Amino acid sequence: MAARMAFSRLTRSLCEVGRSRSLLLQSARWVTSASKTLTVTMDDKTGIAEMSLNRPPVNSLSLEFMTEINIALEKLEHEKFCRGVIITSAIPKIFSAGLDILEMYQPKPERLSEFWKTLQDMWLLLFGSRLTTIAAINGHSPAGGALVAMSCDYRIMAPGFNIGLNETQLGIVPPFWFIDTMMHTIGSRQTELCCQKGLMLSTEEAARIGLVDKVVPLDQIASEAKAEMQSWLKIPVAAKLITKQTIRAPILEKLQTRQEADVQNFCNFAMKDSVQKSLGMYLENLKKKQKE
Ligand SMILES: CCCCC/C=C\C/C=C\C=C\CC(=O)SCCNC(=O)CCNC(=O)[C@H](O)C(C)(C)COP(=O)(O)OP(=O)(O)OC[C@H]1O[C@@H](n2cnc3c(N)ncnc32)[C@H](O)[C@@H]1OP(=O)(O)O
Repeated sequence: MAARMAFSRLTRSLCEVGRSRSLLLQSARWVTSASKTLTVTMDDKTGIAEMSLNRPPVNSLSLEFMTEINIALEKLEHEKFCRGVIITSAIPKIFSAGLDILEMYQPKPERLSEFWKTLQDMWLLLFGSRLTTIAAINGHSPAGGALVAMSCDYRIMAPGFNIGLNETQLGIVPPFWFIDTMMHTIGSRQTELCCQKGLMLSTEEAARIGLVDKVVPLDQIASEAKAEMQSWLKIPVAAKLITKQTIRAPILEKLQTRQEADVQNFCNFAMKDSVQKSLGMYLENLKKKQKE
């Protein structure tokens, strides 16, 4: 329901030009929200915002972290001066490790469903955003991290990292809307290859199949993202947005019409003994890997 409301707000957003300006907006570059884990700045002159993820050690997406991201995304969505957002990471070598596996391992049922709803909302907000969205992928980006990147309009990635939907490697099934997002990005054959095998692709491999649009050295990723954004912002806004909505609406609607069922499916699936066992083993391996 919350996500449905969020979506209808998004589709109305083009008309929302009469809102008052945030009181925080006093200088050219301002901080719209800053916490330990998320910094969002906006350049008043260009209308370009930057959202920087900073949840050590690996920007894994917990319930609280995603809630924070969602609040920030909604805020930007409704800020009439904002035209685009660049999503990046403040953590060296990691864009996002995806969902926080600890949220899914031996969970409290109520929190688990809240966690999943919040993830759905994050995707609906990002994939359905009126803003031009660019992922500046400056580190590894597995699973939920790849979802965040794929939900953007454009992806720039630095060499030396991996990206992909690796769920099957964990013994879990990528949710249908993760798969839909990947199909939207790289087509169904490549998605099938990537998802069935749970492939984590190098930056160059990802670029070859269109999962990433541009490869640039790490030290140029921020400037390149801004330059790319400027070129997107030159396109007439209504034409660009209506085109985006035309292409993305059916994909968004598929989840919107099944949100509750998807939460239920996920919770039933995640609570299975076999899934819990796989997640436990996976977590153990992650920790072991650190000691080696
Ligand atoms: C039929 C109905 C079907 C319905 C749908 C059902 C199910 C779908 C369910 C789920 C979908 C899930 C999507 C996901 O996003 S799952 C998460 C997938 N992510 C990963 O597999 C990434 C795992 N991490 C890594 O590969 C590496 O950590 C990484 C490359 C990101 C970084 O490597 P690095 O060497 O720098 O760091 P590490 O030493 O490995 O890790 C440091 C520290 O962080 C912990 N950690 C890593 N990733 C996660 C994570 N995703 N969640 C929680 N914690 C994580 C790691 O354990 C270390 O912890 P500690 O030892 O320091 O305590």
